[in-house]
Amino acid sequence: MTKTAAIIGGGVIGGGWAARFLLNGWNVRVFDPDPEAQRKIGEVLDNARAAMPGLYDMALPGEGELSFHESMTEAVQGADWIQESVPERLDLKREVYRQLQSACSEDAVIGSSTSGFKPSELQGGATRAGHIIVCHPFNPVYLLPLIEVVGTEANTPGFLDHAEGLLREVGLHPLRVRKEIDAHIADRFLEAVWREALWLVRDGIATTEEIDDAIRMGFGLRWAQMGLFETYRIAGGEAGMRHFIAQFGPCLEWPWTKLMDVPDLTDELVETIAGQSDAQSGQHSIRELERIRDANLVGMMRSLKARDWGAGALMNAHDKLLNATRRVPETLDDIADLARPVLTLDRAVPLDWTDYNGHMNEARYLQAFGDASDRLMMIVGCTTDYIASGGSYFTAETHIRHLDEVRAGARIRVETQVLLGAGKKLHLFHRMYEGDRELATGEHLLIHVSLETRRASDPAPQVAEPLARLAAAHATLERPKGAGAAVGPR
Ligand SMILES: NC(=O)C1=CN([C@@H]2O[C@H](COP(=O)(O)OP(=O)(O)OC[C@H]3O[C@@H](n4cnc5c(N)ncnc54)[C@H](O)[C@@H]3O)[C@@H](O)[C@H]2O)C=CC1
Ligand SMILES: C[N+](C)(C)CC(=O)CC(=O)[O-]
Repeated sequence: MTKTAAIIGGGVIGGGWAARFLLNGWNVRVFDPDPEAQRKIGEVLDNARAAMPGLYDMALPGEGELSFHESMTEAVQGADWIQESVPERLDLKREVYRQLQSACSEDAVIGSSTSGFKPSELQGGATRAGHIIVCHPFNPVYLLPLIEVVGTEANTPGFLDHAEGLLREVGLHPLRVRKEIDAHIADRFLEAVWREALWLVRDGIATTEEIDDAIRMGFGLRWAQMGLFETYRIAGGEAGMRHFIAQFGPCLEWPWTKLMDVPDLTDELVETIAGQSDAQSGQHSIRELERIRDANLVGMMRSLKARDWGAGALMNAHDKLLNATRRVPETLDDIADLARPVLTLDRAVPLDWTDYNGHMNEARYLQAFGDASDRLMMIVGCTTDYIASGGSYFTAETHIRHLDEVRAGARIRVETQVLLGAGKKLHLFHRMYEGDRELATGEHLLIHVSLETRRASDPAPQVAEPLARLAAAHATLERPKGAGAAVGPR
């Protein structure tokens, strides 16, 4: 049966919770006295619909039903989960629990999004204290999986397990906080970093942008994939965590931070930290951890690169710089000898193009050959301006032969021979190499189209003429081995 979530308070965080439940197939019932709440939640949902499905390889379930209610008591009717996300005021939150517990089902979970209140504070005065727990999310709730789950002795272990099971069903990662504490775990870090940043700004040491760069160009990237302890284990070199503490422990007493209340690094504390670090990560050698870290970082940075944002924008600027030294032509005039296959791609194989077999994944051959076709189109005049004017090529047929494997970091190039370039047809034969080693061939038939009618059409003279020149020069070349081959044993 479809589960139901009641969202009490539909602001920044409540809207994110609504999206998380709804896009995972739950029905969602919202109560928020703000007359703008429906519009705001609608806008959050639009963003979530655009972003969340892209996280997964499997399709999400169909969306549940979304409804808005005039009263809290109506909204919580039949709800399996009630998520309170009203402003961070203890009196308000307690009043909300008092009202909703008079109307909700007796076994409904009541999760609070509170950033800092302890569950015992929230439970004080409640009718059924054992049904209220902290479920602290991170913005945006529909993308970030962490939920800090905090209970008290009033909550039975079975109740916390049940709540965590429901959170997992909607793709969240519940982290059970062992003992209640103000601001749970993550917000204590955020507050410490935030306070230190405010000091740096106040003292004129750094601007907000410089502080943000100090995070996003450096340790922020590391934290996103390995956290603090695993990162520092590696930073200790082969001797790991113990060496890291021996080297950097004393710095904690130096004025490296405004927050100077430092715990004594007793042997017992060092043993506890090092022992827990062994239990957490000791199954991997430092070198293995380095490789895992690097693969994670590459994956993250490549996605930032695709978004041209932060460290990714930096990499794109560097790419442009590198491109200046590349040999790939942009126009026919850049080619010294037309009667040779044209260099259409010259690049490295990034780590995230490789797969479980430790070599470039088959899908990336098509990507590389697709990029090579794009470059050949550009060379003969089918440029972005030409495409904007309404003409382009669509690929109608593709045949890739995998001849040899290639690994991450290799420099690959594609040389392209035009087998036919006349009328609507553009028949290309790409050969991919690493050095002298032939890795693959790609044979592609492209058809010129009108982007207005979406039908085949003859190319305009600014494409037809250069293409005819290149095709005539390539007609003098030997027909490549494998051209026109069907799938089967070689
Ligand atoms: N904004 C953030 O980054 C995060 C906030 N939180 C926590 O989430 C909770 C909500 O914070 P935000 O969403 O940021 O605040 P917000 O101000 O964006 O939203 C609060 C919503 O509650 C509504 N509201 C006020 N009184 C209400 C009532 N009696 N019944 C129902 N709705 C009521 C308001 O109209 C508003 O739409 C807080 O406890 C906060 O600490 C948790 C994680 C991150
Ligand atoms: C600033 N904050 C304390 C409200 C932050 C959070 O609670 C979590 C987050 O999303 O950063």
